Amino acid sequence: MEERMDNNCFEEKHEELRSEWKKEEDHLEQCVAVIQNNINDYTEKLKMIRDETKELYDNYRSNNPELHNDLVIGLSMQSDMERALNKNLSAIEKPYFGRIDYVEHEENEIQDSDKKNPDDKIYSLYIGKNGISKSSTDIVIVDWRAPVSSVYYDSETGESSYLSPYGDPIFISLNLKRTFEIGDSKLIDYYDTDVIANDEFLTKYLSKNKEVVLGEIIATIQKEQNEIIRDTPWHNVIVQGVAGSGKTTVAMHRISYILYNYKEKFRSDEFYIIGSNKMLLNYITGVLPNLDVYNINQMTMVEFLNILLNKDFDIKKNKYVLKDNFSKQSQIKKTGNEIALNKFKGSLSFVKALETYINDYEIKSLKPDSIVYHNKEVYSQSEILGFLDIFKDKPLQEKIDLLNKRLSSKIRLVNEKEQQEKETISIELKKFKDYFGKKSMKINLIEIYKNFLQDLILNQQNYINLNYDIPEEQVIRLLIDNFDNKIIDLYDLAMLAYIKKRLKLTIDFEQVSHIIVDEAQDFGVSVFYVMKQLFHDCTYTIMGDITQNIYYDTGMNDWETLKEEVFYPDKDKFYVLAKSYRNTVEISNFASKVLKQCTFKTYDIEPVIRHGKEVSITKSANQQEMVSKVIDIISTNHKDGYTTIAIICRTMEETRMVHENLKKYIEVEGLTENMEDMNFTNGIMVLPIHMTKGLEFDSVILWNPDCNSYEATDADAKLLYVAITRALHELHIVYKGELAKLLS
Ligand SMILES: Nc1ncnc2c1ncn2[C@@H]1O[C@H](COP(=O)(O)OP(=O)(O)OP(=O)(O)O)[C@@H](O)[C@H]1O
Repeated sequence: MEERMDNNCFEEKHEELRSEWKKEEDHLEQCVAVIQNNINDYTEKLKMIRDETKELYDNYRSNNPELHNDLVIGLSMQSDMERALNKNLSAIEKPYFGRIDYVEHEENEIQDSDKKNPDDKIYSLYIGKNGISKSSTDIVIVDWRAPVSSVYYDSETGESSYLSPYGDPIFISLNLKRTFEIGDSKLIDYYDTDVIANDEFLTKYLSKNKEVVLGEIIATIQKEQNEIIRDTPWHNVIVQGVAGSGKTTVAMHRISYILYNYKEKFRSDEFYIIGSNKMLLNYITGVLPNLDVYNINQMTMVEFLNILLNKDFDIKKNKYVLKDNFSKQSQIKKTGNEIALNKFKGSLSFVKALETYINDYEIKSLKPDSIVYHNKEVYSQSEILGFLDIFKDKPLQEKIDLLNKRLSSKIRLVNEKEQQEKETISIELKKFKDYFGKKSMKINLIEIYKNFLQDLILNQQNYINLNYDIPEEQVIRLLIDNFDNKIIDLYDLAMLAYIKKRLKLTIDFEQVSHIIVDEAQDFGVSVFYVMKQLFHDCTYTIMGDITQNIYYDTGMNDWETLKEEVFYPDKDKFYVLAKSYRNTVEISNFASKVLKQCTFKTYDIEPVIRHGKEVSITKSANQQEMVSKVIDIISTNHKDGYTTIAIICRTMEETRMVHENLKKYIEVEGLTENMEDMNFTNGIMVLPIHMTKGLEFDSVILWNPDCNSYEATDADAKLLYVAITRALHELHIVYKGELAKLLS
């Protein structure tokens, strides 16, 4: 009897599931039909628009403004139509990945299931990578960036809320959260979850081999990542995330989110992505078209500063050489003075000292003393100083122009009161025209910078009294010598850009509304301070990991100064991402072991549970044996289906040597003269550590990390940490002699 009941229950349940499955299948079929219909419709319309614009183009005469307007409108319609078509084309195979069912209610009105109001409208929304509509009012699939989609990433079933497009909370009861697996427009599976993108679903996704462009993670965005993606662009966001925690990925999704939700406020060409090298930039921005983001500016910090300096300081023309920390010299021990200089350049003291010098320079140029005219004080010193204070953010040239204009009107007033003739007034005005300085001053950035450096030596007490950490004279002399010998670095460029901004009237600093800095720990706080001064109204998304600071002396080893003294601790947001999505548990544990031996503050890594092979460590008798071992590993990797493999070396010189040796036996990606110009590709790459930053490979072989190449120092630990955490599935260490202490 009991058995029969059980069977009945089972049958009922089974029937329920079958019917639910059928409903989902039908729904999917309807969505696919809508998308297919859109595709047909847009294809036809696009053909028409193309034909029309072609005709307009063929008849175009530059003297016909009307035709010109039509052509511009036609081209813009064409590109809108192309976008709409592409959106539908890319949606057809996997139209959506999630569904949420909810009812809205008033605040504090908990929805008791017994007291459900039958009139409450149940919303059932399907969420996809692309928002798809049947008509302008009939939305079939909601875009993942829409405010309501946040519920899918953030909430568990039950009471919840999300923010409306205007920032007001909307209270809901979430009844269902469903995740779909769809392929080739067919339903493969679905399951209802409380915590979306649970480890099983995520692990399935993570265990795949990776492409040579960063992937989008729309379907598996995690709650803590979602919070960062959807934070407003009105304040700055700083993220500390362990290697592989998705910092770069989150930054790219955040751009997509901001541009979608704040269309009226931001244009994509006002956004700048700043990264540490071009290979990384190409890799990370490869995902943007997939996220519906186009026309973003992307550049290295050096390129960015060069653009800002424009004609005022041209490295090539002036025959300066940009110092590279990772060339041959990196293996040669730096002197104490060199280390002290690097630390100073990256610190806030450097730029604050320059700021003091420029403030002083400004006062000396303007000479803001009281102005007496016709026995009357027409412009008092306190009035001038008050004026300067109001316009303190304007460049000196603009202050001069404004002060001259203000003085002119005061002189005119005195003369008019004295009822002077027009000609006399104009002669008097001429006398004071350039009182505070010329309309276009000649400003030589190099000269001012050099004078500042000399001043640091000659008037050290001025700066020390202000509590800046100014290094000893020989350290500043080293900086002056380098500059005189035309050897400069990123920090010199930043200071020159700062001088330009403070003194010159320029349009080079306009049209920057949001800056995204990836691998931010590689840059000293002085650079961020300069950027903040250059772009007052701009906000920042700053992604980094102090544990991966490979520019140990100049870069950031903690976030405190940046948070407290460059940005606004009360207004801005600081997030920590602790989960690593990239590495297997075995690789993550190995990386943690290295970090445990260091004295610096580390952030704990929580790997997503995905197991792989143990890290292999092989000692060889000599270099030839090492080469053979590497070839063996690669051959096994190939058999296992791994497509991206990196042999990571310490220096550029070692990289070239290993490359030469390997290419005799296997096909390795070619090395270009300037490694910066290389592209991240499928296959086998030999790279120095600093070029692998931000990248990831199916398998990594760490080349000869012996005790001569890596000392047991914090700086070397950070380098090894970067190298180790590049590996997605397998990590191999091949060495001869004695293994570095940090690894043993
Ligand atoms: N929510 C997620 N779902 C699926 N994959 C994810 C998720 N978050 C991150 N990943 C994957 O983890 C890997 C690491 O991401 P990413 O490169 O953005 O990390 P990172 O923090 O910038 O790393 P690093 O500090 O080493 O540069 C990528 O392959 C990315 O696709």
